[in-house]
Amino acid sequence: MFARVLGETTKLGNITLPCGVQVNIPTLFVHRDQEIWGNNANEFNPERFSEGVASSTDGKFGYFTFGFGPRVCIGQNFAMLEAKVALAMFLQHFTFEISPSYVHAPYLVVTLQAQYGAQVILRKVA
Ligand code: HEM
Repeated sequence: MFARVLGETTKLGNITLPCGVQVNIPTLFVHRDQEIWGNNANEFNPERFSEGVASSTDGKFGYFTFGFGPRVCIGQNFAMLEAKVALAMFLQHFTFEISPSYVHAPYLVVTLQAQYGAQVILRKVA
């Protein structure tokens, strides 16, 4: 959820919002919006990004995990690089599969989390 306080009276679609109003942008809902992502918006489907974000949203603006505009995350490139290096190192040494005990129960506490944890079975690559 992003929060912004309007510095001036602002027109948002058909609505005119006065200066000083706080606008909250619910990332979770935008990232699950079927008008942007299609009927399978709620499915975990990393393949949707295989041709880049723009083609998965039909060019609509609907993906901002690191924010956007002048206050976009300054650690974005670092975080992406770090995640890729960590994942590559991990996959060099382990295979993994989701445990049968895993219960899919995402819930939101600042970030989206697995309510009962994400149990994974690791196997060392020989
Ligand atoms: C997966 C990792 C990360 C995610 C998802 C993330 C997400 C975000 C988001 C959404 C914002 C914008 C908040 C807003 O507009 O209200 C933000 C801002 C920021 N992030 Fe990150 N971030 C990540 C990693 C990092 C790292 C590694 C650093 C520093 C090394 C960092 C430093 C910052 C800073 C300083 C801001 C404030 C920028 C400003 O207000 O001008 N972030 N981040």
